[in-house]
Amino acid sequence: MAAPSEGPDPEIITIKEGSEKNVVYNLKEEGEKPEGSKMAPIAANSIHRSGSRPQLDLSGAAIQGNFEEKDPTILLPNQSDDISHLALDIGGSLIKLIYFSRHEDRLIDDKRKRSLQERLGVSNGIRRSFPILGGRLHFVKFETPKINECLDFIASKQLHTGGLDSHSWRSMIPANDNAIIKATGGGAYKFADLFKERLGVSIDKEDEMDCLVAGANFLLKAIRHEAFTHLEGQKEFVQIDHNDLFPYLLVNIGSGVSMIKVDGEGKFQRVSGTNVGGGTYWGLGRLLTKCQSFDELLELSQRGDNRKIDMLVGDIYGGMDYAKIGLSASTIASSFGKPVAENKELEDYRPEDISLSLLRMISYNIGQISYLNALRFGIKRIFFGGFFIRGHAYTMDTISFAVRFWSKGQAKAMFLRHEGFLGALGAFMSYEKHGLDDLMVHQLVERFPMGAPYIGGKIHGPPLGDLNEKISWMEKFVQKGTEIIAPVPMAPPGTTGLGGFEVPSSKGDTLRSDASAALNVGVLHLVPTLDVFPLLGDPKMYEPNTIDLFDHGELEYWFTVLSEHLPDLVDKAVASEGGTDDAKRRGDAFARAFSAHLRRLMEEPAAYGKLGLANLLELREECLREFQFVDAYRSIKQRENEASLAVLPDLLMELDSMSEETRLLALIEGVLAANIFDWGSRACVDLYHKGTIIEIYRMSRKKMQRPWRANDFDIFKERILGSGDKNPSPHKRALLFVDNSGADIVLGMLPLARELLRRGTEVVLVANSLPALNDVTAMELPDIVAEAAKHCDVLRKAAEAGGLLVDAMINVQDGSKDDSHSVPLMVVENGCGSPCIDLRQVSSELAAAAKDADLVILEGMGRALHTNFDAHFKCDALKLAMVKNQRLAEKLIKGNIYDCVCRYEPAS
Ligand SMILES: CC(C)(COP(=O)(O)O)[C@@H](O)C(=O)NCCC(=O)O
Ligand SMILES: [Mn+2]
Repeated sequence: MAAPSEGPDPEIITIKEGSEKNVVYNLKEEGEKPEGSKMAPIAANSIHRSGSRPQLDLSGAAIQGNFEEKDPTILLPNQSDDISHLALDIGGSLIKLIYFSRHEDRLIDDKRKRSLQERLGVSNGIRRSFPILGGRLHFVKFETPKINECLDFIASKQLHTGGLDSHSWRSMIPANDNAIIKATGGGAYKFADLFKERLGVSIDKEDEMDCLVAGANFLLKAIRHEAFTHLEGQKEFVQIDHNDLFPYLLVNIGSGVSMIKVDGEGKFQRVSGTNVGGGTYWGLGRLLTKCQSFDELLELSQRGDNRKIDMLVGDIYGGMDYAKIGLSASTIASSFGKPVAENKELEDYRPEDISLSLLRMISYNIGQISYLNALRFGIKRIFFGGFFIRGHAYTMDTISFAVRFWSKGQAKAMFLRHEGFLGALGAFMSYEKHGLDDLMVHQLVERFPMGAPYIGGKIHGPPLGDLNEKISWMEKFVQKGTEIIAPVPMAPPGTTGLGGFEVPSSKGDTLRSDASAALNVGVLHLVPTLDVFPLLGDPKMYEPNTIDLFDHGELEYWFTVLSEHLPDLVDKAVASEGGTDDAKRRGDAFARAFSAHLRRLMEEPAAYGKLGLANLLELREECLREFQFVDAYRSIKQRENEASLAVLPDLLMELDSMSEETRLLALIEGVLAANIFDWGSRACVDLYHKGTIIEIYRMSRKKMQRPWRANDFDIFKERILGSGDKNPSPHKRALLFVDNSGADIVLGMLPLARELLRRGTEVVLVANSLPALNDVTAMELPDIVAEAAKHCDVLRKAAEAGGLLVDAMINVQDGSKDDSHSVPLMVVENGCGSPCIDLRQVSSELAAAAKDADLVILEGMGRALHTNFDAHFKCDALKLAMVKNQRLAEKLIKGNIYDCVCRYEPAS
């Protein structure tokens, strides 16, 4: 294998255009390696998707020690290259650093997965546990004059030697004395010796332009909400079609400006530029205003009035428009033109006005030249990036205005959320072995951790290591608000318990890491085991969220709901961890972190990309996990499972005494009634104080008369039972997206599954991979099914056929074991840890199970209402939920709380 320092040779073609020489770089892709070559049997068909994937030499890979143990060591005897985990873009004012850390995924060898591997032909369980494939990309910024902070950061995290994961596969690889890290930007030259001296590493310099383009291509391909327009303060994310991305114009506004026509991967041409750029703004601005920093200058512009400096059309035409040629009185006729006619000195003008005038002059000029170049090459899309923009709303608006103005609305200026990291990303991708460019949009998940001080990419204080440091930082964060710049005290803080946090208010900017940055970048999780759900009608048109939180009223409402739920959630979370002091402290930190997120999003709903309710609900679960609350509702789930299993035999008997038709209706009513057990709904939790689980279930069951608000039951019934003489054939396979534990799964969904099985339909129960509220997980389901199977022969045989009861000791009560054939009952994980589901990113085992499915049943408010209410499928789909929120009931079905939805949509 090539040493990391040797990038692919650029094939340079020089073309002539006028008198100018332009260089076209055509970076050839590396030759593909033969599929599965040199692979250990254990990973043969799961890890090696294509030759340009991250390559470890896995030949001879073996689990050392006990396969069942928690963190088994994986030996890679033939792995020889070092794989660097770090790349830098060292610019004049900022250092942008990207580093990779691997997922702490465990090798979980559960019975369910093993039997699924055989049945569905997936090997998810084993695939997940391998290194490098699962990992995270972190984005961090430092100020270049404080380069020592950057070096300390790298040293403390050992990024130059491969990271600190103690149980990592890397610990098996000997440290490399000649470590090389990739870097781009002028600082890669300027600071090369410093890196060698301080860290003992050599810098492999990558061409800046190559890196910019590679970074931009990757982002536009891989991040869903990367590009956005910004007009009159309104940010709108733009969905980029990967097949229709090229050509585009990339305008990089650094000190100077480069305009690059990008025609494909590694295919680009610098077509123009201008020397009037970010350096001009900062340099001139500094001389004229005496500002001490770029950000200060930008800040000033926000309070400026450029009419005091600029000569406007109205100034020339006595306050009138020059209508004949379409110029309004407020159009700038001449930037900085006003002093020409005024007998004033520099001191007579306000620095704020000067800064704004300068900003407009430069932004308009760049916007205009960019548009003219786009016109020259017939390009419709222009993406702007570079340090000049920095997510600064006014700058983006000004550039957008110019592009719109000059193109008469024909061209659109677009901006990139990760604009500051294009170069660093490109440098990172130039490590041949990372193969990032091979990842698809559905395999990347962006998360916004809070217990770390580098939200938005900017470091405040030292890097945080363990959980204790995260908590300390959260404690300090709330005390000091925006002022977090000092090192974090590592001594145990004074506050413990639940008392300290406040319900967040809608004002404040405590999460603003960068005074001028309106956008945050999260940590990018690379999860190659995720797939698009194959039964989605049109994945390109699919939008999981039903409620768009860009509507401020909606955002405010859900913000309040989630804030009010917080104290109760913290109570449950702390209790689930034994109520220890440590748990209390973590609970407190979790509440602070989540509240801070909510505040940030209230202030800037687009800060983390396009925001829907599902994202907020997922953020809450992520935040809990970040503070190591593994399963806050564990004991509640157990208690409710037991209570429900105790009444299951009676329910099954009752159902079996009914006619087919009555039974089907009773089953659907049962699912809807049992969906009331939802610990995420305020109204439902209040109900639980009024009776036992079974009492509430019965009450809910009694009220469950039709008509429901959305009621397609009759069409569904016809499809299942037929009408007249018609006897429809059963569905081949049904995917049941199950929701809550307890009555919901035991008395609602399992009896429905049993009915389908009895009719000859294979059933796949699709459950969460990770806990979320009281939702049942795929890990918990086999035991629940085993318990239920004790009371039901149909479930027992199907579970055995589905490999769920392989080793279970079943004591069958309603019949002796016989050998008659049964369709299987299976369990798959959905790949999520949230009450909602985004079907663009599901587990590969679910995607495999979906291949033969012709019926999808989505259950619950999260999966069928908040998300997927409007989703269309290639197969028949049934959406069942009780609406446990008054506002949602009004909005979605013009009904009331506790109304039910039974939506049936035959295959489209
Ligand atoms: C979190 C939930 C989506 C879970 O509902 P489920 O999917 O379990 O039916 C739901 O409880 C919810 O939207 N709760 C917040 C609204 C409220 O408390 O009224
Ligand atoms: Mn739920």
